[in-house]
Amino acid sequence: MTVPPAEASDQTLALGRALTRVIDPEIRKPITELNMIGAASVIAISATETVATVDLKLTIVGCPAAQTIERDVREAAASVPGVTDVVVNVGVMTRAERDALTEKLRGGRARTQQFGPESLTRIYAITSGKGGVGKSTLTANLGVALAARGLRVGIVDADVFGFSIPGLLGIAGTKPTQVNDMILPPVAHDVKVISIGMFVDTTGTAVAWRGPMLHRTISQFLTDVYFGDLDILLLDLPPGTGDVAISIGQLLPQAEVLVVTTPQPAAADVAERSGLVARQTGQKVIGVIENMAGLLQSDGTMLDIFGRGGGADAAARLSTPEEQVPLLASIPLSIALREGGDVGAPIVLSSPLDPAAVAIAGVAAQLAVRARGLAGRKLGLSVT
Ligand SMILES: Nc1ncnc2c1ncn2[C@@H]1O[C@H](COP(=O)(O)OP(=O)(O)OP(=O)(O)O)[C@@H](O)[C@H]1O
Repeated sequence: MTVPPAEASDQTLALGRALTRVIDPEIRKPITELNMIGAASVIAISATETVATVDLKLTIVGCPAAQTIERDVREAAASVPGVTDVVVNVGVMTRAERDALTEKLRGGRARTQQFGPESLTRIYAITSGKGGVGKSTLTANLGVALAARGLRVGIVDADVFGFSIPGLLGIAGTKPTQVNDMILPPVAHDVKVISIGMFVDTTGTAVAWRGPMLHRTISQFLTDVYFGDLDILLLDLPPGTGDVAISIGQLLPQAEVLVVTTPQPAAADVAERSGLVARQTGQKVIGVIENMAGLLQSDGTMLDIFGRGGGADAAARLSTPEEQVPLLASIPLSIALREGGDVGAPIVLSSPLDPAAVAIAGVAAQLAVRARGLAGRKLGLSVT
């Protein structure tokens, strides 16, 4: 923001302070820190009228957050005591200003992978052997539950064949804002989300990518998408394939793996194999989540539609003498969970007392307090 001259009125100074409270909804920093405010002043034009004038510079033309930012700027300006009118002149940053912004957001670092060895972000790859076991539904709800606990959370939806995270979080069709070569991920329920679905056309064309293309896309997501400092990054990956496990092993050696399965023995077999593939590529399997466990009946009994025991079985088989793999939760079948997914309203927020929501929140509570995996991290030790 242009610094007001020393003789600026108290009201102009108050306007400057009020504007520091306006947060860019995508970048999640005060717009004043992002140099999105040009001149800002308060002038009394008559005995009864005092006008606050603010020059607002958006990152790009048609930025989706524009309306929200303009509204918040108006509200902030109107909150200054004595102001009767607000004028907001909306413009767009110059190329040089955008360059300065992306440079600032990257903290002066070159355009490199932001989850490198120095990163403190805990990364969990959610995998399953089979499709349709609820991996995406759990990822979306887990992300929201972790954000509701005050953690800074991002989700990368790299499930090429079944990208569904935007729909599950109620932002289907939302495209990310691009500032130069930096992509700003849309935010849903306090979670920063980037999905392959945001980059394919809307004709519903099936995506059939081979490993190298998928590798490049995940790599680009990790480099070009501005997540800022995250506590936790969740990766929703396509079911099963070794290609993706290898890519994640190379790009994010510190990622840890959560395996999702249903209680069915056949699903647990495949889940175990996907966990073993991840382990072969050097990742640590930190737990199994059993989904679609029994359906609660009106008489209080459970109907085990998909059998029982698959989660505990997969966890036991993935455990080694050195590394115990716990069953983190058994999440019941839940009509509310399915319906919430259909309308983009995660049940951990909309129906937190639903037994499935309680079970997912339980997994979030366990993940929230885990330390970051050490794999791939420089420990600063030297051999003398
Ligand atoms: N516990 C549950 N109770 C009821 N329905 C569920 C439950 N978990 C998931 N579902 C439903 O099952 C279907 C599949 O879930 P989802 O898309 O999350 O699976 P997925 O493993 O990500 O599939 P894919 O990998 O093929 O994309 C969805 O319709 C979802 O609403």
